[in-house]
Amino acid sequence: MGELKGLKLDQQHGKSRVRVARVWKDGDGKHHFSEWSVNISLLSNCLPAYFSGDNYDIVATDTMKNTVYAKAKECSEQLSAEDFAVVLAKHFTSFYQQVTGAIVNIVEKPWERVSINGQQHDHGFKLGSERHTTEVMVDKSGTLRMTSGIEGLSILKTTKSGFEGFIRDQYTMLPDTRERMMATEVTASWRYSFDSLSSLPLKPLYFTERYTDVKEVLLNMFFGPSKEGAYSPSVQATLHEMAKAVLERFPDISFIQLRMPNLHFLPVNLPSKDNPVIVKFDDDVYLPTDEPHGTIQATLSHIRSNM
Ligand SMILES: O=c1[nH]c(=O)c2[nH]c(=O)[nH]c2[nH]1
Repeated sequence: MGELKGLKLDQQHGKSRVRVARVWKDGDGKHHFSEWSVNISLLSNCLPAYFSGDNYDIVATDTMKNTVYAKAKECSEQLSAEDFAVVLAKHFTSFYQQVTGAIVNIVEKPWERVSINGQQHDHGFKLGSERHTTEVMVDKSGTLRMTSGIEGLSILKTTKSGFEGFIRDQYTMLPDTRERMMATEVTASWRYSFDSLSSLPLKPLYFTERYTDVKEVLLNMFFGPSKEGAYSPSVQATLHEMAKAVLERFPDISFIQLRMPNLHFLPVNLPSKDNPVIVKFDDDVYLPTDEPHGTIQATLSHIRSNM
């Protein structure tokens, strides 16, 4: 933060959407692959650039972009998006005296290994749907804040969902129901409790595995067991069950936010001037919509005890 002539300046600068792909090759011919879009934002003492046009304290954003490629090259073992974000943030905060903090965001493109005739391919990948995200903040002293998440997880169940007993007034048209579709596109982000670089787990791909496990818990809670399912009385109740399960299962996650739009599938009824009606809705024909949609969002975290 800087001050000049009674005005306060808060600033950061960085490079956005630096796209990098990295291949790692095992000795036996198996390849591993990641594609990332990296955003870097540096908190740095470079006020003369703002106040007098003097750039001597500026890390050029072009240098930041090159650093992404240089560090990708240096990472000779496959690593998670989280660990790559840490590598970058650590570099910027330790290498430049001017840089007091770094925020690195990464969105990983969901490339998945293909299977051909039931066998995992050595070097073939196809694009999946939901994306793995992370944000890492590091300061010079090694204090860390790490959040990871999922974007674009589209899920739907054709039954075991209802909504009833809500407020009724002169504008309420929606009937109570215990039978409807439930569809959403989950955006999740969760905060890890590791608060310093030195407290991070050393196990390779720890955060990749966590991401997969969190996703699995979220899906299990949304759908329930494969035959019986699990009845949802509202998006709100299901969201809470999903968030609670993640906090209960993973002690290193201290906070989770879920955003779950309620994507409506409207019953189709086509009356006819004469009998019989053309289409009478029987939980079978729907009009899918995504506008307008309900917006349900909540965060769940552990209450810290002072004892
Ligand atoms: O699960 C739901 N939550 C709501 O808050 C809501 N509101 C609404 O019209 N339908 C639903 N469904």
